Amino acid sequence: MDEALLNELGQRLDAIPDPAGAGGLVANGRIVGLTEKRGRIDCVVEAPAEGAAAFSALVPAIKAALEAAPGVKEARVVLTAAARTRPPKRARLSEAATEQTRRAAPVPAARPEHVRAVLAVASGKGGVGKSTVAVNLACAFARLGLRAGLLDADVYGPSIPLMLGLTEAPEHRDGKLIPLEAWGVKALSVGLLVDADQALIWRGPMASQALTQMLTQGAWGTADEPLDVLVVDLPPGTGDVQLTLVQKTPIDGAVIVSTPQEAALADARRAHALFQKTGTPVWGLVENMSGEIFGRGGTRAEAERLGAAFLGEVSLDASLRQGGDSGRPVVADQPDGEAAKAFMEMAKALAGKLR
Ligand SMILES: Nc1ncnc2c1ncn2[C@@H]1O[C@H](COP(=O)(O)OP(=O)(O)OP(=O)(O)O)[C@@H](O)[C@H]1O
Repeated sequence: MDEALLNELGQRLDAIPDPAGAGGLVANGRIVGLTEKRGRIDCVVEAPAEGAAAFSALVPAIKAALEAAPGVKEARVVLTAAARTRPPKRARLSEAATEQTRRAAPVPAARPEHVRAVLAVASGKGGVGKSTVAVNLACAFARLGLRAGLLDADVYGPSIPLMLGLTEAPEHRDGKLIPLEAWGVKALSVGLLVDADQALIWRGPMASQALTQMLTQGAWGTADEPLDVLVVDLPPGTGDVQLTLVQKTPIDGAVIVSTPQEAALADARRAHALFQKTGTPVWGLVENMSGEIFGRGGTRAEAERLGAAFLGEVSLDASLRQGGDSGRPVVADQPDGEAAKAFMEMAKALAGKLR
């Protein structure tokens, strides 16, 4: 965003008194996201857990203040709730803040409304193709005739918008975020709410709040037409962020993605241990990028060792990368290919677990 506009918006926001304490919204660290695209502003406000109602009432005033700035056509204000223990203001992303959040007893998030089952896709290691698997599984569920959704919780590198070819920010209507739709799948991503460069500010304690908001405020289904399955693309890794997300999300089952190399398998074991620790059923392991370069079969053997189901393997195949980069998931775009067939088999096996 242009610096003059940023200053202008900052001043306007800071002129609004913080309902939960002395000072303005900016000075008190309540504004956690602010982006501009073609005259449209997206503003993310974080309310303390105890004072959410007062902040809710403030949303129209914040919107009006932003829309009164020169050059602004429209402003959207998204409210998120802070964790019960609020990290110190100036050290939000510090280790101290992370530690404090970790120690605070996790508050299980309410189940998302009108969603029958939540399926998390996880990986211990980054770059193993977790998002590719999440996107294609969601498309495969849709092809099976299920109402499927996809929630991109990978706050470190939200890639779902690129992989589904989505660019528009979701609309915010009647306090709900309206998921976008692509390839028969309803989708929401942190990447659609904040600019790529700014996604970094969601790290750590804030990651779980962004996820909670998309889960609970997303208009995923209706009483008449509930979503059958919501696939959640978790951030890679097995650290505090992932632990908090898993504890705070009502996950019905998890799928762990690994490549056949030992380093990735060791991380897959850690991911499995994390789910065991939180009592989350692991519905199976998936081997991605199988083939001559990385080998084949390591994940199946690991699944056997762990006593978990093995769901199938997807070969290292350029069409998957091309499909991902161009927003055309192979399951929808190249349904007769080997990779699409593998994902369809996995989705069929998983569909049996859905309530
Ligand atoms: N089987 C495959 N064959 C070829 N390329 C693949 C395959 N699976 C994934 N890729 C490509 O590898 C890259 C990483 O995949 P992806 O983003 O799905 O991984 P990730 O585990 O979600 O990564 P991150 O850790 O960044 O979240 C992408 O460019 C993707 O298109």
